[in-house]
Amino acid sequence: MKAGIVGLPNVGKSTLFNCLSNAKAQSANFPFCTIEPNIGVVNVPDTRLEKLEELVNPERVIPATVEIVDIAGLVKGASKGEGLGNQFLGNIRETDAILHVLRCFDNDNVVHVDGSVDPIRDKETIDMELQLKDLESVEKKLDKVKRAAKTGNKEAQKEEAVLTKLKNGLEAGTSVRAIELSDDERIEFVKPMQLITDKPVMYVCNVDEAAAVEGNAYVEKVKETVANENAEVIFLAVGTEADITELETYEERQMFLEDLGLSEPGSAKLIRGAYKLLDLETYFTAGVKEVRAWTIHVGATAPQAAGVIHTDFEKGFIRAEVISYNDYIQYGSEAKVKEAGRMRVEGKEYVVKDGDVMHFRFNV
Ligand SMILES: Nc1ncnc2c1ncn2[C@@H]1O[C@H](COP(=O)(O)OP(=O)(O)OP(=O)(O)O)[C@@H](O)[C@H]1O
Ligand SMILES: [Mg+2]
Repeated sequence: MKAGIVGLPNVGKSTLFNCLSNAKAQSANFPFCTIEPNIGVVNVPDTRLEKLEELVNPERVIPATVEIVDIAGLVKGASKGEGLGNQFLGNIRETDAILHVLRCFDNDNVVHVDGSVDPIRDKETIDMELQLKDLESVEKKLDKVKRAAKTGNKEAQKEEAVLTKLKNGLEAGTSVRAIELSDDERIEFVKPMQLITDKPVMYVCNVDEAAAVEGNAYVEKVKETVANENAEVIFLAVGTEADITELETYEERQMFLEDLGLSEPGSAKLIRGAYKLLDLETYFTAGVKEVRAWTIHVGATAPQAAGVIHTDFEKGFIRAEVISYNDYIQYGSEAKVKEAGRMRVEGKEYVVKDGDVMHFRFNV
């Protein structure tokens, strides 16, 4: 599961990537600095892991991770191949969620490809290219399906109707995620197409240092504009945070953040947002050797969660012993939770809850 960073050239995508990941991407003040995508594995900050660490005192702690991809900037005409557009759009198609970076700072020294700062116009430019790319895929499919529908194939006729709705919506400038369709239509026909504008999106407003805490007028404009998109908007002083990341010690970084008026880096909020956007959640294992966060899809059952550790755990699953995170913290240890009768034994049907502390019983 990975989230891709998209936006116009030179808006701060690679700088953002560098705030998040230890893999250093080249960032510089000219458009199309990035050509090949940069891929980074990013730890998901989670204070629950720190609390469990305090209680269990393990040899090591392993956080959950999420993959972030820094993609080349898109320009107007990308869907027609402008600025290596097709290649870049291909990179975006391979991701599961989109972090859309919008330039929300004034600075005459940083070039804007369209000559002025206007995040709403920029957003529309990017959306339009992504929609045009999807339209191309939909039209191709529609051609095929129409032929099958003519022969009287009922399934093809249903699909034709859905594809026609997609085509009309995209032509009117609506992203696939916002086109009105039933759940069944989405699951059966739309999801398998992996369209770019069907992926969940979060808007990341790149602001300057002065707006790090409160945001600014650009951010407000963005929030207003996307209010009915059911998408999250966050703002982040990307340039400043990249400078903070460069500092050697935790104390230095913390001091810099406090000076700015922040209790944690905005990048932490962003990573947690990306994790949610990907529809992921966490369960824990907590032993003296290792306290660890494991990543599952929302709605995963106990055997599926066990399968994340090892496929044998899933195949030979017998039962799970589960402690709610809050119980673990309240009673302070596994033994005390057991004493209090708060440990549950769950079977194959159990849907894991975010924060569960689990043990699996299995045979191989
Ligand atoms: N909030 C900010 N304030 C001022 N300058 C910034 C800010 N964010 C990024 N920059 C600067 O903008 C320039 C472009 O940044 P970056 O290389 O990250 O852009 P990009 O979106 O990755 O571009 P490309 O699409 O060309 O790869 C860099 O010089 C960076 O330092
Ligand atoms: Mg870049």
